[in-house]
Parts: sequence; structure tokens; C-alpha cells
Amino acid sequence: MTAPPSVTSPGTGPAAPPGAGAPEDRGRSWPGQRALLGHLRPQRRRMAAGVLLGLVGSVMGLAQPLAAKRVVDDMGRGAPAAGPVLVLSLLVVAGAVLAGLGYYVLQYSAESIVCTARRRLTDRLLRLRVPVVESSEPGDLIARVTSDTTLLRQTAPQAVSAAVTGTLVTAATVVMMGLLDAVLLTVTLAVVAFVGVVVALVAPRIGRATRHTQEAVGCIGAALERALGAFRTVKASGAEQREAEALCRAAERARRTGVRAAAWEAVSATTSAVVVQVCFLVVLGVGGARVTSGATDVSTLVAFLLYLFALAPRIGQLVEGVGQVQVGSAAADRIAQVEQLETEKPGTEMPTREESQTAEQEDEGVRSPLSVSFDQVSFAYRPGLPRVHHGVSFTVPAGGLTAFVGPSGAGKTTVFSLIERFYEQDSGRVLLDGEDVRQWPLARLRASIGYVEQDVPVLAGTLRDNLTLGTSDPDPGELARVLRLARLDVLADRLPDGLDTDVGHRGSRLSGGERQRVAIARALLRRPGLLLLDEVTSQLDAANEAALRDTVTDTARHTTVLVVAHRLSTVTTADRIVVMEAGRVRAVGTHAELLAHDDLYRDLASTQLLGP
Ligand SMILES: Nc1ncnc2c1ncn2[C@@H]1O[C@H](COP(=O)(O)OP(=O)(O)OP(=O)(O)O)[C@@H](O)[C@H]1O
Repeated sequence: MTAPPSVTSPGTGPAAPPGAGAPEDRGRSWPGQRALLGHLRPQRRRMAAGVLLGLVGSVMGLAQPLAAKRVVDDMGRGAPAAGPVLVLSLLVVAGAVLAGLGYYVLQYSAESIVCTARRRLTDRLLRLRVPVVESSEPGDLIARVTSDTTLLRQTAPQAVSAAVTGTLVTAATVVMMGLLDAVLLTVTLAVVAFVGVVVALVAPRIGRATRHTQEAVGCIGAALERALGAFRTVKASGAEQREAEALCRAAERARRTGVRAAAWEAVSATTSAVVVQVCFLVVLGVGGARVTSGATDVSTLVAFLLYLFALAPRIGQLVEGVGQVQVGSAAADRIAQVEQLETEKPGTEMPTREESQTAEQEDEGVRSPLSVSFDQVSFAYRPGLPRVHHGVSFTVPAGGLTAFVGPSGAGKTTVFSLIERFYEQDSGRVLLDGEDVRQWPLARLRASIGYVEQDVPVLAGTLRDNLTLGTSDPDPGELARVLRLARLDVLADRLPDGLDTDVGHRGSRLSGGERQRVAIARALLRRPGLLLLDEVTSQLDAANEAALRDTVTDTARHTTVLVVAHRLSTVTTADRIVVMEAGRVRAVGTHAELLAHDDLYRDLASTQLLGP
């Protein structure tokens, strides 16, 4: 087993040091730029059209000084200038319209780039392996989908447009200026070259600062997720200030690095502006001297200065474009890190919606019960961590109720995680229905299992959304039956909007016991061949617990039911009990057999497991 790759090091939590989580100089290297190109490629035609429109608009702008020269010459000669003035006006209007159209097309492609990136990222995130997500910060992952992709929109097409249009128009302008006066052009280029040097020095710093800002934004997301995810605990612990401080630290880091990026952008923008001003003055001085000496005439100097006017924003645009490419590359690099995270194994990928539905429909009615067996399974959650299972072996025949008991940390929940293939064992085999779970297509495997985890997660949304999470379009009769079984029918009748009542973030508007019953109903609705229940009665009152015990016993008649149990009621009625201790199976038997022969079970029975 390899260590799960993670986009965040432990240091990128709320209290992380600045810039933690990625090699220091990534933003400066080529992967970011290559990743950025990867995002742009699918939109290349539309972007080319946008750039072309902008270019034609700019070329029209380029012809404007010539038309202006003609107007000046004609007026100087006393000739009528109406024609050239009309041409000049047309050039101005058409140029502006085409440039506007080009901008719209580029923005359109920007939105498409962002949408594609977000769809790809969210799709990828939901297909990540469980260990990968568990070793990442959800808030940071969310920031990559929301904040980093937004940077792509802000930078990508404009940067490309600026680079292409700026380069071409600059080249064309330079040619025109050269044709007008080679000496003045040489003077201009000598001054402007200074901008190039400054940009080359500053651009990588902009990229680096942007990446640090985005990392800090990720930390804000992580800190927020942490605090809002356990909001009541934070309040009950009086930890608002402490959590707020972590958020403030991340926000301060984002401000600092954002200001740093802005400072470098300002340096390059100011330099280019100053250089252009200096250029004007130098050209005006040298050009004036040349006019006086008769080397050139006034109209040529006017036209040259107009080209210089046209060139100034292009230089600014190019400088800005280089900075934007750095910003976009930093964002693309962070997005690429998520795209490199490991997803569920190829060939056994996560089910698509259609596959899930097919898997669901494969068995009409109730699925046949499935046998489960562990054969010398050893497992550690990560290399370097102590093993949680040491040669675990047991066999559960199809059907019936099997309880797993043992001290806390014995490895009971891990048994369920391995059956569900959230993790894979390091050695040994996990067999479902006699077949290694690694051979099962993941869609079928998960469709065959109903799983209620220990923390009973209920998702935001309505009660109905939660119940039908794993079952598309259940039969209303079946839904009513399951609601009755899980003792949720009374609750559904009582709620203002029945099944369509919003249950709040993580089901916060439900009681703990109601959340457990929702999770059980959800699992039952799938009509699984194997039902895994992890301490599902812990929050139920005596009446509901007794009712659910009957439901579980009933379900076990046609489904294999495995429960991790801490209550006497579930354990005594089980067909068999697997006693685990420190990652090993210690004994298997019925309640009476284990009471007679297993010391640990007897201890558990008389103390924390079974109570008085
Ligand atoms: N995702 C994880 N990453 C690393 N270690 C884990 C993870 N989940 C569980 N462990 C560790 O594995 C061991 C077994 O955990 P497991 O949840 O299987 O125990 P359990 O018998 O179900 O305990 P309990 O009765 O308290 O729920 C524990 O020591 C726990 O700290």
C-alpha cells in the first residue's frame, strides 16, 4: 500500500506556515504554464476567433494614424479633407465594434474554460479514493474548485489575447514606425528594451506570490470547514475566538501575499508607463531636431508619435499579459495537483449514474444474501502506521445476523471499510459471495451493500433526498414500508413539509436518533444483499431500539447483516458473534458459547459492552 497523495501537507491546516504544501518554486516552473495551456486548448478555435476579431479591430486602429496623416497633409495643402475624415471615422467605429466583439467571444471562452475545469474537478473529487480525501483538507479542495478556477477565468483568455494581439500589433506598429523613420524607431526600441528586462525579472515573482495567496485562500477554506463542520462543538467549547484567530491568520497571509503580487505587478506596470513617457520625450526631442535639420517632416513626426501612442497601451498590455499568465499558471498548477490525486482503481471505477441504476435494477426485489469471509487479512491505514488488522480470518455464511464486538480500537469498523473497499488490505483476501472484493466491479459491490456508518451522516437537503441517496426513484409503497420499519413514518407525518422538509446542514434539524433512523432507512431502501450497521442503535431510546432490533432481526432473514454492537440487545439475538481484540479475531460463537468460553467476552458482557 502506498501513502495516499495529498494536496495539503499537515502544515496547511489553519495554523499552517505561509506557503506550506508545495515545493517553493513550482509557480516559476513550466508545469503551471503547461497545465494552463491544457485548459485553453479545447477553446482554442473560439479564442482564435476572439483574438482575430480583436486583431482586425486593432489593425483598423493601426490605419488611423495614416488616415490622420492624410487629413493633416490635405489640410496643409488646403485640399478638401472630407473623404479622409470619413475614412478616419469609419476606421474608429468599425475598430471599436470589432474589438468589443472580440472581447465578448474571449469572455465566452473564459466562462467555458472555467465551467469545464469546475466540472472536471468536481467529478474527479467525488471519485477520489477515501484515504486520499481523508489526508487532504476538504476546505482547501473546495477552494481549488471555486477560487482557483475563478483565477483561470480572470486571466486565461485575456492573457492569451494580450499576448497574441499585443505581440502582433506591436510587431506591425514597429514595422510601420520603421518605415516612417528608422532612426526614431531605433531610439524607441533602445528605451523600450528596458521594460523587457524588468518584466523578465518580475514575472516569476508574481507567479510565486499568487500561488502563496491561493494556498492561503485554501487555508481559509480549510479553517472555515473545520469550524462550521463542528459549529456546536466550537460554540460549546467557547472556541470561537481561537478558531477565528486561525481564520484571521490565513486571511492575513492571503493579504500579505496578495499585496506582494500587487506590488510586483505595480513595479512592472509603473516601469512600463515611465519608460513609455521617457520614450515620448526622447522621440519628441530627437524627432524635433530631425524636423529642424530637415531629415524628416512634421507630418511624419506626428504619425510616428501617433504610432507611439498606439504602442504604449500595447506595451502595457503585454506586460500585464505576462503577469496574468503567471497568475493563471499558478492557479492551473494547483488545479493540476488535484487532477493528479488517486481516484478509485481503473477498471473498477466509481459507478456512473447509469451504472448505479443498472446495478440497482439488476436484482428485482430483494437481493440474495451474500456471504462474507476474511482470509488472513492484514492492514495498516498508511505505511509507517501500526497495523490495525493482523491476519484477521472469519467466515459469515449468507443470511443471518453477525455481531462484531471488542474493545474500542480493536478494528471492527475497519472490517466494514475493507468490505466496502474504501481501503484495500495489505495482504490476505476479503471475499464477498466467495469472490475477492477486488474482482467485483465497484458499482456492483457498493450497490449490493447497505452501509450505515458510525457517525450517521445525513446530508443537507430534504428528508427525501437523504432517503433516496442510494436509490433512484424508489417505489412509493416500498418507501412507505421502509419508513415504517425505521420508525420514521411518524416523523414524516409530523414535519411541516413531510418528506420534503429540509433537514439542515448535516441533518442538524433532526435529533441524533432520527439521523440514525434516516441512515438505516436509506440503507434498507437499497434492498442490499449485505447490510453493515456500525453502532446504529447508540442514540436510540429504548422503544426505538427495540423496534429497530426487530427490524434488523427481520432483515437478517433475507439479508446478511453485520453489526458492530455495543448493546446486549443486538448481541444476544445474533446468530454468531465475532470477538475482536487488538486487530485479531479472538473468538467466534453464540452469546451462550462465548459467555462460557471467552474471558474477554465475559468481561465485555459484564461491563461496558452489555451493561447490567
Ligand atoms: N482513517 C484512519 N486512519 C488512520 N487510522 C485509523 C483510521 N480509522 C481508524 N484508525 C485506527 O485504526 C484502529 C482501529 O479502528 P476501528 O475504527 O476499526 O476500531 P473499532 O474497533 O471500530 O473501534 P470503536 O469501537 O471505538 O469504534 C484505531 O486504533 C484507530 O485509531
